[in-house]
Amino acid sequence: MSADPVYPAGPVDRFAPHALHTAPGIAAATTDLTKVYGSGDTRVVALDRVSIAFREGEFTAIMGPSGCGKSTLMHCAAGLDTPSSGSVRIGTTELSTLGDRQLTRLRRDRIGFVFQAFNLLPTLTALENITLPSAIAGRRPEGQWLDRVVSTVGLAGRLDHRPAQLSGGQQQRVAVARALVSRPAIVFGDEPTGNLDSRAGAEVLGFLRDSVRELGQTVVMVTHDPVAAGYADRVVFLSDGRLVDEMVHPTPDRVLDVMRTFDTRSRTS
Ligand SMILES: Nc1ncnc2c1ncn2[C@@H]1O[C@H](COP(=O)(O)OP(=O)(O)OP(=O)(O)O)[C@@H](O)[C@H]1O
Repeated sequence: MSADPVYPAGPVDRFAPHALHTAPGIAAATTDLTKVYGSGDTRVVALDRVSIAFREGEFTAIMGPSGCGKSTLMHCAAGLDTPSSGSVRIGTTELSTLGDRQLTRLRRDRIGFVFQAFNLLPTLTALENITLPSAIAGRRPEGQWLDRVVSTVGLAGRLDHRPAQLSGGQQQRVAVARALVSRPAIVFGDEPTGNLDSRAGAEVLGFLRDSVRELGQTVVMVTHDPVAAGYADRVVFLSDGRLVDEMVHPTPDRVLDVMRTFDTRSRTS
């Protein structure tokens, strides 16, 4: 781990959250984010005071054992779920200050989503699927940007194909292009390669990587797959709702080593 003024070496829990969250160049951040589901016997602390920042133009993977809170963190950070306490910012906007309509608008305009299921509309072409969210928002995507996104995705020859005429990897690349076209502040992916074989997964991950390197996109991805995490600039590890470790410039082997320590911990606890 390299020393860094924004992400000092060492466990993420040691970060000074307030200093972090006012730092320039932060696309999204949480401070002491806590999420509790249920009550009494069914009470589950899914997130326990999680403070983390996602830097602009950085690709972050979130990993950890099943049930450790990865999806909950992503859903709260993306404004899809409400924290029990603590705060979430997208850029400088504190989400708890927004009403429902403002939050919906923020999600539409500033956040992109890519899910495990491609969620494309079968009757529309690839291009129509990519531009649909802008059309719904009453905007026409800026032509040069659309061209750039489409060429980065490598779909230029297939824009008039319908989803059924595309491979799984191509469909997911359409979904990624759709997430990018409104130039969101941040793109969240929840297991975006979970439904793909390793070759198609590599295509989609390569494209996400390119969107970070060539378009300056900020990407946060939940994954179980150390190979997928190897495409990220850094990996943060959750365990029992807490951030317990991070790795910059990850490789699949090093990620796997950390994941093995979680297996050992769960067997000995
Ligand atoms: N709507 C809910 N109601 C009650 N408990 C929930 C709810 N959503 C999640 N949980 C619980 O919160 C904890 C964290 O869940 P979460 O889905 O965030 O984990 P995860 O790390 O994404 O898991 P996985 O890797 O299996 O998808 C789990 O114990 C889960 O059972």
